Amino acid sequence: MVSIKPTRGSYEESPEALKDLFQNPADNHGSRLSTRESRDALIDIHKANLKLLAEGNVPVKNFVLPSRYPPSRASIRDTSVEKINLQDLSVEKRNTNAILMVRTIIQPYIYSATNTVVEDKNGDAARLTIGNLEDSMLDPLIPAATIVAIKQPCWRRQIDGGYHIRVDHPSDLVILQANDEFVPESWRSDAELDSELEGKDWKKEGDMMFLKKKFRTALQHYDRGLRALDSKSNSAAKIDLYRKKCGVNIVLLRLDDAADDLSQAIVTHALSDSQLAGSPMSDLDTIKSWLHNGSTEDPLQISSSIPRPLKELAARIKFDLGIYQTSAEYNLPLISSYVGPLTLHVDAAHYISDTEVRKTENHGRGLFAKRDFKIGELVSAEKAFVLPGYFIQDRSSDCLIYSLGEGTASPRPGALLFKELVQKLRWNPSLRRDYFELDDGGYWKEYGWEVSEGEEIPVDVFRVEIIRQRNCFSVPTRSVDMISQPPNSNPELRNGCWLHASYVNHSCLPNSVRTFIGDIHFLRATRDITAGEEITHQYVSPDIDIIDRQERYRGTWGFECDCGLCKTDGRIDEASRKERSQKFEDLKNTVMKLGERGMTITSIKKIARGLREIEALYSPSDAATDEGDLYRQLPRLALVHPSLYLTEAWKGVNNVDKTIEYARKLLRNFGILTTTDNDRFEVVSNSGLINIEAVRALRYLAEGYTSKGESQLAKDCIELGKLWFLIITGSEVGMEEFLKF
Ligand SMILES: C[S@@+](CC[C@H](N)C(=O)[O-])C[C@H]1O[C@@H](n2cnc3c(N)ncnc32)[C@H](O)[C@@H]1O
Repeated sequence: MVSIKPTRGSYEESPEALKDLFQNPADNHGSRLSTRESRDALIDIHKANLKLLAEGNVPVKNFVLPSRYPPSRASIRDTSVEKINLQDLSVEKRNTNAILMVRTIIQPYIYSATNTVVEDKNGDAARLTIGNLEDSMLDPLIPAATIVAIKQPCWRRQIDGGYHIRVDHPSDLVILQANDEFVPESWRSDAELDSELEGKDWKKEGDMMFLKKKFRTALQHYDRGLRALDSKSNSAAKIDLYRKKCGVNIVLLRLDDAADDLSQAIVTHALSDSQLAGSPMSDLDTIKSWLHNGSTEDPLQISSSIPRPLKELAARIKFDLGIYQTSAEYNLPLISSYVGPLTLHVDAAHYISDTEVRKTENHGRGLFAKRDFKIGELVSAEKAFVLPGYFIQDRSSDCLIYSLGEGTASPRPGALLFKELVQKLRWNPSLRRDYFELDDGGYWKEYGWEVSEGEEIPVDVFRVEIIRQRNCFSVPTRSVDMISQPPNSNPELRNGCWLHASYVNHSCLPNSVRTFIGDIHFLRATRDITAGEEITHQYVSPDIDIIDRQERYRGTWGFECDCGLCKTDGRIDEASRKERSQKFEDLKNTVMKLGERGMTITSIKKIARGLREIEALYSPSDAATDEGDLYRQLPRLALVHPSLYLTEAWKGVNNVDKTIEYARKLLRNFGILTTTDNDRFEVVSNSGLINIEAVRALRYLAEGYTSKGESQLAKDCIELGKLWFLIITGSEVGMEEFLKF
């Protein structure tokens, strides 16, 4: 064994350097190691790193996923698995049929990953790195003297030339109790069973740990308390311990376990009550399926037959697992007033019953309307599967997630969502199927995996991350807050996961808009939708040029859009498209230059001339098909900014007629064609591009029509503005204020 000097900070390896390491196979790939760091050296290095951590001398957290490999699906108790020791491990070659049993010999280092030093039963030592756990120094998952089994172990290289064992899939690590018969005899201990403590003492110990936020330790103590209660113990003590365990499990996002604990508490209660004993309420499976059934209905009247604390826990678990309603009624002002940067989670039910997931012709699966929806109507409402609730101003939670195999890196919103997704999926097998059904870009198929009926779906962290990248949304605390953001302020948005909404495909000409109030996702129709029609929304607003646009869709989601706008843009020859972009850029520069000097009528007219030049480029006819104006009913994206600018410029110099003309042009450039025939302001064609600028245009129009004494037209604009405001912000909150002039 060689001894190497402790490397400062070697536990926080740079992802860039790791990438090089992972991309080039080791020279000694597949071989055993003849020399390794000594036990003393490993402990010294570990202590040096613990010291750095205590001093706060560490970089931003980096969660690193190496190249893809699947989690082991073997059970450590399978007779076919081979128990191996450290001397048997190979370099970067996983023995999928092997498990390594080791014991931690020091307190862990927990930051980007959990690091510790372990020994095997021969006394050989190694560094163990475990990624993707919800671990904390306050309440570590694997304190000193924990015995763990590691599935498919191998040596991985470190940047400083050493080797460690690295676990990426949490299910490849199994924490064992010291009295488990699977544990080598020399490590076994029955300390807990010999304990003199009684149930009530363990409860007290557990309560103490809970107060110190050592939740996992609290759970262990409550468990011990339950084991210490003998059959003669009164049911109140048992119910109390199950209730406490349930509460802690909810805090730890372990909802399946929480439901099991609560079921035990309810059954114990029923069995102790002569009127309930023998009723369905004393059946564990009945209670469990009631807690998991996603409905508020309670035909067995369970809620009204149990003590209040159990009833409250039942409501909490049901909400957290998801409740479904068939009504589209939500108290939006109330929900909106409750939500804030630190209160994202709303107790509301999902409304998804009027939409369904089906196969599309060529966009994989999609979401379809099961009934007609009028413009503005709620199409679906859904609570987040996961939305991390962190305080955006608090930079101490800064972190990144790197997928080295894919070459991607995502900042804090994505990194925190990934971590919480792994935690939720790991602890709740009942929730895995719905998440892993989501689009993973064919990754699952690549390995040819199939989960047989009844088999638990493994939590593959690479798959969790691919699904996150392809399906999750960037969200503000409330969509309405975005309208008051200064331009180009670019505030940090959270990243969240909504399962049903993940089936909505993109269109640049969508028929719905998504909004958020806290952790509720609302989808509203931006035009009338008929039963059977596919629901679409915009993943991001489309770039002006089709080449940029398609590149973005391809890069992030792996598709090319074939909506009406993309098809039309695709028919324009390259030279004309380039001219359009060039003229747009020229006009932008002119606006910037003129803006610096202050706006005059002459400069406004100059910009209006530039706009007309771009307009001319938007009226090509297609000689091949003998079609007239190709963009007749389509948005003209290169004209949006110039027409918005000119609307506001004319308004700034109090030219009412021009303000009205350009506000209508702005709507037209969004693909919204309007008429004032018959003295009514009406939309005659709507491509679905409803946004805050379109509402602003309506406000300018209302103001202009009012000053011209055309009150009916003004009234029509305000009514339409109210509807569009609701669509794009999700509620009426702030509407009056926004439309006031
Ligand atoms: C959030 S998922 C939408 C549901 C997905 N179609 C499915 O089958 O699960 C995003 C993926 O859907 C596909 N997709 C979405 N919009 C599309 C479009 N306009 N054209 C083609 N594929 C699209 C892409 O594969 C994309 O990565």
